[in-house]
Amino acid sequence: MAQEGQPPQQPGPAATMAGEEQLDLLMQELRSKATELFLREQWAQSLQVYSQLISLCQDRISSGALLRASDQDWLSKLQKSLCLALSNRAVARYRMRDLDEALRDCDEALGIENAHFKTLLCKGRILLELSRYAPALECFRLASLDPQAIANLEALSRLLERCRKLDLQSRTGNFDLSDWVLGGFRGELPELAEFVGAVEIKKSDLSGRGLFATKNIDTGTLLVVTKAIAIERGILLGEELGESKQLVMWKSFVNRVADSSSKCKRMSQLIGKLSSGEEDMGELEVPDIAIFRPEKEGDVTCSNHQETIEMGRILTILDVNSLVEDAISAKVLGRNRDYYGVGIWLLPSFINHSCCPNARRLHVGNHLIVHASRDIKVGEEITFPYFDVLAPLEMRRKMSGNWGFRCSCKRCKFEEEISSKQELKDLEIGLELGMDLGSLVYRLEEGMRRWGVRGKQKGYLRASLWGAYSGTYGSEKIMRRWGRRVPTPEVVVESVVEAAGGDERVVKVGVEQVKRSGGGGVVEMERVFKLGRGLYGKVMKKQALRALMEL
Ligand SMILES: C[S@@+](CC[C@H](N)C(=O)[O-])C[C@H]1O[C@@H](n2cnc3c(N)ncnc32)[C@H](O)[C@@H]1O
Repeated sequence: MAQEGQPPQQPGPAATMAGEEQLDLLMQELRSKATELFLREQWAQSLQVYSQLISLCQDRISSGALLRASDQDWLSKLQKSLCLALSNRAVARYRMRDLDEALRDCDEALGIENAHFKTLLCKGRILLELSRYAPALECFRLASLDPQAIANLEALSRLLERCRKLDLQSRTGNFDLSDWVLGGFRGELPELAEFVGAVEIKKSDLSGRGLFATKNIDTGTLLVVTKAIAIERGILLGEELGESKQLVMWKSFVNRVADSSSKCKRMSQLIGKLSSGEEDMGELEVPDIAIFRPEKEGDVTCSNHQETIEMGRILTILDVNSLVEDAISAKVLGRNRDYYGVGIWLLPSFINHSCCPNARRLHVGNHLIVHASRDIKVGEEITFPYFDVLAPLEMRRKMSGNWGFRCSCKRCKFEEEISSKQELKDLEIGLELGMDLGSLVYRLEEGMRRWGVRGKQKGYLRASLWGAYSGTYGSEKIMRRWGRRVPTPEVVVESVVEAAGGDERVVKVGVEQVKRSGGGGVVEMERVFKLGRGLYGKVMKKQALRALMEL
């Protein structure tokens, strides 16, 4: 026992040796237990045992640094064990989707052995999942230099190839879904990189913040491609069952978002930037677009960030920002089209609604692709429709009410002013009551002439009474009677697309017209392809556009 006032005595060399042997044994036991759990893919349990092993290694290394600094062999053996344990714990954490912590373990392991093969593979995979393609590529490149790479050559070259492709996509925006579309969406979903095009976040006249074009953008150009933070899908059968199932799905969706935000600091910081609808819209912080770029790593500076977002706030954020995949204004491509799916995507959450939108969204797997649905001028706000905009003002008011806001777009403002015209109200009522569609179109066109409605505004009103136009053009009988007194389908399709962006129902009328006229000349076909690009984006080549448009 140490005498009072005297320093504790160091154990003698024999006692130290015995203690060390015991610790060696304990380490061996922990290692084999952890390995067994790891091989059985019991990730949570193996993580626990690896953590004990790691602490023990670290304690021994730090105390050993004092006791046996000269024994390099002993030290390097311990460091090797530590590196391997960290590397395996990283894999367990990666499998448990705890990517932040897994990455930390990889970095610590690589701090000990900077070219540790298994760790480089694990780190590369994590970075790939975080859409950080260039550093992932570097990990796989370094791993491919290791002698162990020979046994894994095929897998490694596939990973290298994937990273190269995704890195190029994310830098250039060169995406091409044509082969997949032409193959009837068969086989695996195409792998897509995250991409941020010529856009920035600014204060919006519509509400709070919005996304804006930083240069002139032509129809079909990609604006944003991004992976969902969380998505929940299910098949809904029957209304009753559907509603309760929807509730179960919603709960699971909320839990997924809460889980992502609790496991990744950057994710929670980014989610924290979304509106919960409870703030003063004018006071909302305008984040720099750079923080949403895939190559952005680490922390996001944030003035009022709390480490974890409380459940109540997550719920309100989801209420405002989540999107349903198969909304009438979106298009689901490929295998998830039979499902009801709800998800949340970060950057698209800054896109406001407009009843005269200029962008559209496509869903491919868990990715959301936003492209220009018509030509956009530099500085113009990017908007997509949250609900069906081929409807009269009153109906749109109800739909935006369901979303919890009153739409303040140009088209709504214009239609509010002009809706004092009793004649227009009568036409809207007439459409609901099944009035003769040809006469309805004729009377609206006449009215617009008398009221002095011109240019885009004509497109607004035509979009509002689209039901009458499509019914007229779709009926030979009505066309025989009214055909000479109403504008041609080409004129109306063009003006509605110009005013309300690409929409499948409108474009279909245009395509049918071309088919009826026997295929159309070069100019006409170019016009149709432009409509197609507005609908499906430049991610499709002409052949694929033809297939989608049934041309
Ligand atoms: C997904 S957020 C869009 C981004 C939001 N402006 C922001 O600053 O975070 C949806 C919310 O934006 C507002 N909003 C979107 N489009 C609008 C519009 N056309 N008119 C008025 N408010 C709109 C509504 O409050 C809506 O609930």
